[in-house]
Amino acid sequence: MNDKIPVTVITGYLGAGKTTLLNRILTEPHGRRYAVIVNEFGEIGIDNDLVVGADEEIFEMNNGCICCTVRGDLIRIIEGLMRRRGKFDAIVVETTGLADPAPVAQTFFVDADVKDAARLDAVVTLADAKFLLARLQDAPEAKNQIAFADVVILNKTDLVAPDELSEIEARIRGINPYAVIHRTVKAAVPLEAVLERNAFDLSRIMEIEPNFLAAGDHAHDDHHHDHACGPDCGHDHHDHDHHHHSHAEQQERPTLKAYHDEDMQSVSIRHEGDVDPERFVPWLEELTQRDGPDILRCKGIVSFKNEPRQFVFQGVHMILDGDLQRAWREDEKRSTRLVFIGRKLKEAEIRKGFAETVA
Ligand SMILES: Nc1nc2c(ncn2[C@@H]2O[C@H](COP(=O)(O)OP(=O)(O)OP(=O)(O)O)[C@@H](O)[C@H]2O)c(=O)[nH]1
Repeated sequence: MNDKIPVTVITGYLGAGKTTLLNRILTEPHGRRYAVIVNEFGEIGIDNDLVVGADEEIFEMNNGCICCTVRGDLIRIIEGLMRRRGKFDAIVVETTGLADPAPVAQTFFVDADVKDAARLDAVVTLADAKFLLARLQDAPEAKNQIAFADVVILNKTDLVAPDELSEIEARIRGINPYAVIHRTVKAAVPLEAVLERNAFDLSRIMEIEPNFLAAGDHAHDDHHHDHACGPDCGHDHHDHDHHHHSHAEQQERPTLKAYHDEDMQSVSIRHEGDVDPERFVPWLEELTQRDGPDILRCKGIVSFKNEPRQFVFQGVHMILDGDLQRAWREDEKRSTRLVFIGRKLKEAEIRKGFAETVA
């Protein structure tokens, strides 16, 4: 698994700052070599001229945002890159601002050759602090991009007032309680916050449980609906300054409400204990087959009965990918955590279905 090339997908609505972030990646000294794939919307590759860094390889897909076409191109491009393995350490894909991130993400699960060679490391979504709220109203792509994110870069914070920022963050949380949010000007984030995040690494998947730090250690099954999650939930727990800062902010504005997004929901399940793989896997497969069109993303870490290793999965719509990874450590509590993000999620049904897989 670890010899697979990590792929970072950068997404975000038009003008949010994707190219600005990409240029940082290409110019800051990090000792890593990135192959960059730019998915340009439109006929002429304007972005290509803006991207600096002569040593990097830039490919463009000029056929816009039609899902399957993009995916085919992406597969061919990645396969082409794999023939030059050894020349780069990681891949960054910048999608068009109008793209649905699903087909791009799906590429890393669907195509056998791509899957063998590369792994989706994280989806990083740039959000324009000034225009995000308006785009969430009128552009479904913008909402999907937020829902898909492992990391949200809330950029252009210089253009809005601080209390407005808290509201925007709360709106992002209403759509996706799990993403790590960074506030930036000119996409200035430490690059380790976006690159090689290993968003599905087991030590990091704790981040997908938004109330983990807030609520302390749960002694029993914890069923909460994440709309209840406040704007301070699920902040980057690795980034302590930011976290504390946000808490301070929260205290100053105790009336700030969490947003309930009418259109997008999330369901998270935590179970302290094992599940039965013979029941769990068919349940998950059936659920994603049946409700896949509404499930944008799911991920989880699962404790299988009598299995020393952790089962880790992630999925995009109907496509699922999971395997047994490292062994549970002796000092670590075996627990199962699942997250589903999507539209029209049947929460009660999901919880009931899961409960039936408990060993
Ligand atoms: N005020 C302000 N402007 C910014 C910031 N970050 C980027 N910009 C500017 O916003 C514009 C768009 O930034 P890009 O990085 O090109 O955005 P993009 O997401 O790649 O845009 P598309 O390729 O059109 O989707 C540029 O003129 C940037 O210089 C910021 O934090 N504050």
